[in-house]
Amino acid sequence: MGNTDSQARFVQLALCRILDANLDRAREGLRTIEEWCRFGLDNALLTEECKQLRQELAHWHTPALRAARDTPGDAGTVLTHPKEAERSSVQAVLQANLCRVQEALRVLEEYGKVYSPEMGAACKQMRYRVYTLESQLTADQRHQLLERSSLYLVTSPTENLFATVEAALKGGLTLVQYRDKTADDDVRLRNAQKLAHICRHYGALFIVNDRVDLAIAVDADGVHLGQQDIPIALARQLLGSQRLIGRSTHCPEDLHRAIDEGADYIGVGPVYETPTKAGRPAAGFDYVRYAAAHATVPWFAIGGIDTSNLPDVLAANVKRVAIVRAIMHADQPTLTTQYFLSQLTQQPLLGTSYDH
Ligand SMILES: Cc1ncc(COP(=O)(O)OP(=O)(O)O)c(N)n1
Ligand SMILES: Cc1ncsc1CCOP(=O)(O)O
Ligand SMILES: [Mg+2]
Repeated sequence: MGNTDSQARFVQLALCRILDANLDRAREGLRTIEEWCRFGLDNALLTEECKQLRQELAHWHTPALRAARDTPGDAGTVLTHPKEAERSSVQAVLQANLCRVQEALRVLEEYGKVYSPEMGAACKQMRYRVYTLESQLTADQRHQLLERSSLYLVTSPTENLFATVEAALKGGLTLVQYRDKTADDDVRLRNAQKLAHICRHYGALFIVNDRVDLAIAVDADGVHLGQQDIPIALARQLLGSQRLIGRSTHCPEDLHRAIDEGADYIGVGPVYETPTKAGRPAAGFDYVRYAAAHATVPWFAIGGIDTSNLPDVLAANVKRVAIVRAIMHADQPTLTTQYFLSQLTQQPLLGTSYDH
């Protein structure tokens, strides 16, 4: 056999090994993601998409490619990175496997162009579908965490803003809103960036009050809009469908309009008049009870709620509360957070029905 033929065969064999290894890598990563979609998220659509992608990859995984496998001779099998040895959370498992699948599909696309242009084109399309899958996974995770959140800390401009928020997060808080009506935008941006980072570290949702531009700038999980803020439709157009939009409501008309306009959650209040929202009269318990009976999205009672009046609030069939002073001004924010959560989670959220 001529040298040229021998070289051509060597290259072809190496190509097949690369494609075989990356088809395995992509299919294994998709299967890992699929299991969470199925058993963690109970999301049939995402589960099916993962399965469909696996089956399309199987189509390209021919016996000829498998025959090229030489695991004992694969120098890569002994290579490992400390980060591969551990996963800090399910989120980390999903993120690692999404990256693994996307990288493998890029390799299959590039080398597939040499081996089979149709294969290269097919893997390019699958790679874009995995990007979409990642966005949908993130959105689903956001909505799942929103559903599970019974305590919502809305910040106020205090000296120890970051320490207080972190202390509350250590107490089990899962939902934070950055609210500051007085700071200049450069300060708001810096604060939002730092709070977003802290919340991400604790796996909590981070929402920005009023300002969609700041929410986008810091990659927040969403924005909270009052009745006098921009319309939900505009916020949705700017934020997209994957992020959360909350709306303040003070009466049944607000509630139904917010839900009709696509709010992912609503604030209900003020339950009591509060200096934190000076000038806004209490909406009172009649509206709270109305929300309990009619809200079809997660809703948070807000306004003057503290540990002393929490029993009265819970008696009005409130399952979720939003708090400012009772935590931001607490001597021990972690303990206060734990107390709120202990009282709130005695009433199972899972039993909350939105089909009334
Ligand atoms: C959860 C939650 N509910 C209500 C509000 C009040 O928001 P808004 O009406 O926009 O008033 P300001 O916060 O802008 O003064 C909220 N921030 N969060
Ligand atoms: C922003 C907002 N909207 C209605 S009440 C409120 C503030 C609630 O603050 P606090 O928990 O200190 O009464
Ligand atoms: Mg507002």
